[in-house]
Amino acid sequence: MASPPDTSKTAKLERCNNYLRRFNSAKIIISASSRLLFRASILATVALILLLLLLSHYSTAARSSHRSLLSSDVAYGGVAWEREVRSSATPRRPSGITVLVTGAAGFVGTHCSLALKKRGDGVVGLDNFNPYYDPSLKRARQSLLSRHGVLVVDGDINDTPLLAKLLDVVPFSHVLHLAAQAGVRYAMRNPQSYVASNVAGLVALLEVAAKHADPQPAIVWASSSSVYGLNTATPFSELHRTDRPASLYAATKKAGEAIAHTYNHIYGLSITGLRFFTVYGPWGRPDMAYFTFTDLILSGKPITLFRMQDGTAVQRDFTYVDDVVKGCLGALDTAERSTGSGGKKRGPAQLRVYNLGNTSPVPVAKMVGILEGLLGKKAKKHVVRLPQNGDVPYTHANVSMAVRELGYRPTTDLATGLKKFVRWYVEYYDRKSKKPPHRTPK
Ligand SMILES: O=C(O)[C@H]1O[C@H](OP(=O)(O)OP(=O)(O)OC[C@H]2O[C@@H](n3ccc(=O)[nH]c3=O)[C@H](O)[C@@H]2O)[C@H](O)[C@@H](O)[C@@H]1O
Repeated sequence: MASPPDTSKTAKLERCNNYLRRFNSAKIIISASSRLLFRASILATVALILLLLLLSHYSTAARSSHRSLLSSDVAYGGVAWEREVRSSATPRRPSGITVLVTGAAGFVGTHCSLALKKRGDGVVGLDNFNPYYDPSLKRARQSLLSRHGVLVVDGDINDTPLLAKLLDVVPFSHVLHLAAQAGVRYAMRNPQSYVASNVAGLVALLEVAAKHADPQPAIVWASSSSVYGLNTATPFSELHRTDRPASLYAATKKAGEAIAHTYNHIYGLSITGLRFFTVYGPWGRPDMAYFTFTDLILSGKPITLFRMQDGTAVQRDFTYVDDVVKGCLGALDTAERSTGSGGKKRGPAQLRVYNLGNTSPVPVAKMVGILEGLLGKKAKKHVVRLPQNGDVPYTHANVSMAVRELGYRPTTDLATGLKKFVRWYVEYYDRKSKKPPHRTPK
């Protein structure tokens, strides 16, 4: 019988081959996974480098955009500068107040600064002269104020060292805070500018006022009728809800009112918010409809008139600037002192909010009719449906609270106010031989 074949060697060989195969396939897996690992780590490193580059780019951009908002490049300080600031801030009547007016080269800021100075109060202005609309108009307002002894410092409300310096040099009794990014529809094009001025800027100011200033000044600041948003109860009362803003602009003003509450609650700052209703008049804002329409009518160009979908007219409670100024001064005069110092509240402080409107809404088309009469020229009207741009169809102020508590009493109807505006417009642009202002903000 043949002996069975000796398979022990073959078996060993096979075991060895199997082992080698497993070893090789493991090696393949290992080398494949290490290649993968290697590639992944390269990718991760590249991603990290890109991320770092991106972050550094953004932080540089953020720093430079922040810098561009600030006035750090503008020189301030020094004996001569402080003397100028003190002189502008010195009241000329015995019981005069000393007011820091932010946004002093703005429309309402100029009128308020002049009115305060004329009655003998001390006023120092602050303005960043940003290019939202023609800065040469702001410079012209600054010159006007300068002729009346009001210094307007070039600077931004986000520049806290500058704010602190101003409050060190002068123990302001009041701050009239009017610096803001205004305009309802522009908020869709440049939302960040609203956050920078109306939220960050307000916080910067309140921080310095609450923690640095001694004594803490009383704050009066500009909110807006736009906070009523989608509210349908009319006329708009301070007791109505304001939690449905229709534009980012309105939302930042509403945020401002909430922020004011916080600083009043924590630090004892006396704060009064004023809800302005479509303020117009001489030295006005070229981005507003009455101003733009005047410009377009005179140059024979068409104006766009918004109408509601159902054909009803869009209406505004147009309020003449002199009436609003009286409301602002009334708010300053009735403002109680802040109670805190050095960031510590010493007791409850005043917190108020008032409507400053005219109480008689006018259809925008009627406003155009008045302008046509005053300019002696017909408008080329392009009527379109009110776009979804943050506009509200109607505003109407109930001012009974301001009447009662501030002595506010609007007396100027739209025809009278527009007449004064047109007189100023014609004289200003004729005298300066200037081109009419740009039609839309940059
Ligand atoms: O009351 C307020 O709180 C606000 O008033 C104005 O906002 P607005 O009432 O929209 O003023 P304009 O931009 O002058 O518009 C006036 C009216 O004209 C209408 N309009 C505007 C522009 C246009 O091309 N066509 C047009 O029909 C608007 O819909 C609005 O009803 C100011 O621009 C805001 O800064 C301010 O806060």
